Amino acid sequence: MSTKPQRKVKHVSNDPVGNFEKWKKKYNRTKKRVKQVRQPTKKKRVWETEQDGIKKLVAKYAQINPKDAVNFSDFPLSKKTLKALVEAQYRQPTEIQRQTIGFALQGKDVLGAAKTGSGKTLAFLIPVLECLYRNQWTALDGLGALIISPTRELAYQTFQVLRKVGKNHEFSAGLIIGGKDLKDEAEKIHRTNIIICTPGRLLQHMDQTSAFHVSDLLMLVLDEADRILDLGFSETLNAIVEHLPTQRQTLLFSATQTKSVKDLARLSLNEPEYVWVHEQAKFSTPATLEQSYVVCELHQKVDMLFSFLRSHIHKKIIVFFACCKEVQYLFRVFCRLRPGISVLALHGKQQQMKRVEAYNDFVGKKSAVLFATDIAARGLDFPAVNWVLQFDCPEDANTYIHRVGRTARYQQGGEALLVLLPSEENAMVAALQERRVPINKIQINPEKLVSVQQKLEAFLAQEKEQKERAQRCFISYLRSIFLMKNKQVFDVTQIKLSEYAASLGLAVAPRVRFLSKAQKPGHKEQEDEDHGKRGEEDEEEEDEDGDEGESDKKAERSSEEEENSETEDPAAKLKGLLCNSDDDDNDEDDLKDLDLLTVKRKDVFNVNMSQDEEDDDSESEKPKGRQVRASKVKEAKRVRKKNFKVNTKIVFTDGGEVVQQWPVIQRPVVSDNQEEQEEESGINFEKAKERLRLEDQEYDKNEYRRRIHEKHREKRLKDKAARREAYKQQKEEKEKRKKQEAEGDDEEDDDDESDGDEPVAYLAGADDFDISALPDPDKYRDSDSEGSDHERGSRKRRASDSEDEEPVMKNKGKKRSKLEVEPDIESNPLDTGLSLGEDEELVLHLLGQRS
Ligand SMILES: Nc1ncnc2c1ncn2[C@@H]1O[C@H](COP(=O)(O)OP(=O)(O)OP(=O)(O)O)[C@@H](O)[C@H]1O
Repeated sequence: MSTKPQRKVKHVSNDPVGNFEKWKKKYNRTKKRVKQVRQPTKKKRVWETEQDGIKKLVAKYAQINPKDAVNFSDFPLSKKTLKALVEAQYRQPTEIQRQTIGFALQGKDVLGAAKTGSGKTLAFLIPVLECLYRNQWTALDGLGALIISPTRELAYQTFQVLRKVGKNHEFSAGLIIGGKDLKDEAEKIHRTNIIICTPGRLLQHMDQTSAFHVSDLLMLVLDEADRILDLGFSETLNAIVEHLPTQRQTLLFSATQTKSVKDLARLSLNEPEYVWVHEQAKFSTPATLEQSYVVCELHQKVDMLFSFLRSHIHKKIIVFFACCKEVQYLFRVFCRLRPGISVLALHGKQQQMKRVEAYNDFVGKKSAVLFATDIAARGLDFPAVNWVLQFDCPEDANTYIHRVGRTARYQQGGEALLVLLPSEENAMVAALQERRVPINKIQINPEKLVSVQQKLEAFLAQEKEQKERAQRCFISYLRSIFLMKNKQVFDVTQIKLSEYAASLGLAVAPRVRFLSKAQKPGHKEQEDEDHGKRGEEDEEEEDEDGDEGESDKKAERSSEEEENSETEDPAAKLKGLLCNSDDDDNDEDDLKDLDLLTVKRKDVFNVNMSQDEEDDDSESEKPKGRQVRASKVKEAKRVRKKNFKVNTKIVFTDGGEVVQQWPVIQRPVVSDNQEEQEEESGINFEKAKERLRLEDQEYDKNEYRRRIHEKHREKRLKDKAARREAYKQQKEEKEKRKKQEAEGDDEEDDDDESDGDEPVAYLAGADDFDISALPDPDKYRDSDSEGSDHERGSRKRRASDSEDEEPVMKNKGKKRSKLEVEPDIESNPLDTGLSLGEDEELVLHLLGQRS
C-alpha cells in the first residue's frame, strides 16, 4: 500500500472578518517595510563634505615624513591642488619642497634656503593654497595670504605660477606692483584673497586705500627674503609689518638666506624651522653650472662684449651691468653695432609696459641677449638661458650667486662668465671661494678681440643725444664703483679715466667732481654717508619698489618727454626701428646726476655747441664762479623742461602801435614760397646768407628810424614844456597888470562872470586859457599822418584863419558839438595873451611840427 504524502491544506477560515483582519495586518507590515527601504538617506552639503575631507587631511599632517614623500600625492594635499600640479607636470617634489611643505602645512614658521633654480616658488605656493583651503576661505574673508617680492618681474612670475597651480581653487589673487593704475587696484584689493606684491606698492595701499584690511591675514611669505630684509627695504618693510596681525604664519625663502637674528626679530617669527637644503653641499651654486672669469682692462670691456656676442649668436645670454645708464647707453650702441643677435634691455628706468615687453620677449626667444641691471638678478626663471655674462663685477658673492643662477636651473646646464678688472681680481675671487663658488680663470684671446671704438666715436659724433648717454654711462659707472662698500674689490682710483672714456667713444673724459673730492683729505666721512644713502638710491635707481609713489610719477612723466622728443627726432626714430625695443631715460635723474657730479662736456667737433655748453666751457676758466653758473644752467634746463614761458616785453607808442618787442623779432625778408622751396631741396647756404644779410639790413634800418623818431619826440616835448613855462610867466605879469586896471573898472569883470559856461578852458576868457588844453602836436600829427595832402593843405588854411581849435574838437567830440551850436563863440578870436608877433610865431611853430 502506497501512502501518498499529504499536502498541507491551507485552511481558509470561513470567518471573513477574521480573514480581513489577518490580511490587513500583513499589508501594514509590508507597507512599513517598503517605506523604510524607500526612505532616502539625507545628503550632506558640499562644504560639509569638504570639511570632512579637510579634517581627514589635517589629521594626517602630524604624520608627514619628508623622506617618504616621493610624489606630491604623498603629502596630505587637497585634490584641487594635486590635480593642478599634475596638469602642470609637477609630479615629484624637489628637495626644498620635500623638506618645507610638511612644516608649512603644520602651520610652522619656516626659513628655507636652497640653491637657485631648485623650486622654492612651489615650496611656498602650495602651503599658501592649502592654508586658505583648510580655512575654507572665501572672497568675503578678504586678504588671507601675502607674498612679497623684491622686483615687479619676480612678483609677476610668481603670479603666473600661482595661476597655474591654484587654478582649481576658487580664491581670488591679485598682483600689486608699481607702474599700474592705483585706483583700479584699490577697487579690487579688498576682495583679493592672495596678494603678490612689491613692498612699496603694498605700503601705498595700506596707507591710502581705506577698504584694504589686513587684520585677518593668515600667512606672510617673503620671497628673496634676505633682499627684502636688507637696508634698501628696511623702512618700508617695518611699516608693512606694523600693519600685519602678529598671529600669522611666516615663510622666508632665498638662495642666500639671512641668518641674522636682528633681521628675523623684526618679523617676530615664532620658533621657526630652519631648512638649509644645500648647507652641506660642496658648492653653493648648481652643480650643472660651469663658471669662469676673465681679467680684462676696463677700456677693453666693450670690445670684449662685442666679440663675445659675435661668437655666441645662437645662444640665449643675459649680460649684467652695474647701473641703468650703462645699460641704456650700451643697449643703444649695440643695437646699432648689430652683433648678429637680438639685443633686449631690462632695467629699473624703463616704463612698466616696456619692462613687461622686454621680459616676455626674452622668455619667448630661443636666442637673444638681454642687457640687464640687478633687477633681473634674483628669482627670474627665464627658460633655457645658456650664458650669464657679468660685464661688471657684482657687489658681493651673494649677488654673484643670484646672477649666475639665471642659468643652469632645475637640472639644466649653463655657463657663467665673470669679467673682472685687474684691481678687482684677488679680492673678488677670494670672496667667491669663501662662499664655495667653483670658478676658473680663463684668458681672452687678443687676436679675437674686435675693436668697436671707432664706430662708437662715429655714432657719438653724429648724435649729441648718444654722446650725452655715453657721458652719463661713464659717470654712473664711476659712481657705482665709488659707492661700493668693499673697497678691497672696488677701487675707483685705479680706473684710467681717459682710456675708459675713449672705449665708450668719448673723445674727452667727462669731469667727475666726486673723484677730485675723493682725493681730498676728510672725504672718508662723506663716503660713509654716501654708503648709507646707497640703499635708498638703489631702490630708486633699480626701482625695486622702495619708493614708488612720487618717484614713479616722475619716471612716467620724463619717459613721456623722452618719447615725445623721440618722435620729433628722425634720427631717434630710426634708432627705434633698428633696436626693436626701447628704453626710457629718466632725464630728471640724469639731471640730478649732472647737478651732483658736474660734467664738463666738450664738443671736439664744435658742431653741437649749445649755450649751456658754452657756459660750462667758459666756467672752466673761472673756477670761482663755476658753482653759480652751473646752478643757472640747471635752472634754465629745469625751466625748459617744465615748459615755462619766459616773459616778453612789448612797448607801445602813444598812438597804441607796437614799436618794440623783446626779444626782438626779425621778420624774414623772403617770401614763404621761397622758404618752402628751400625746405624741399635742402638749405642753400649762399641764399640763406644773403637772406640773413637782408634781414639784418632791414632790421638796422628800422632800428635807425625808430631812434630818430624817438629823438624828435623828446625835442618836441622839451619845446612844449618851455612854451608852457613862458606862457605862465606872461600870464602872471598880465594878472598883475589887470589888477591894477581893475581898481578903476569893476563892470567888465561882472560881464565875464555872467558868461561863465563850458568849455571852461575857453569861455573863462583868455586870461584863464591853459596851453595844456591845446592838442598834443604829436597826437595831432600822428592821427593826421594818414590824411591826404589836400586835407593837410586845407587844415593849414583853417589854422591860419585861427581855427586851430579843430583838433581839440576832434579829440573831444562833445565839446565840439557844443561849440557848433554856439557860432558866436566860435567866431570869437582866441586871445592867447601874447602879442600878435608872438602869436604868429606860436602858430607857425605848431604848423611847422604838423608838416
Ligand atoms: N617639482 C618640480 N618638478 C619639476 N619642475 C619644477 C619643480 N619645482 C620647480 N620646478 C621648476 O624649476 C624651475 C625653478 O624653480 P623656481 O623658480 O621655483 O626656483 P627658485 O629656487 O625659486 O630659484 P631662485 O633661487 O632663482 O629664485 C622652474 O622652471 C620650475 O618650473
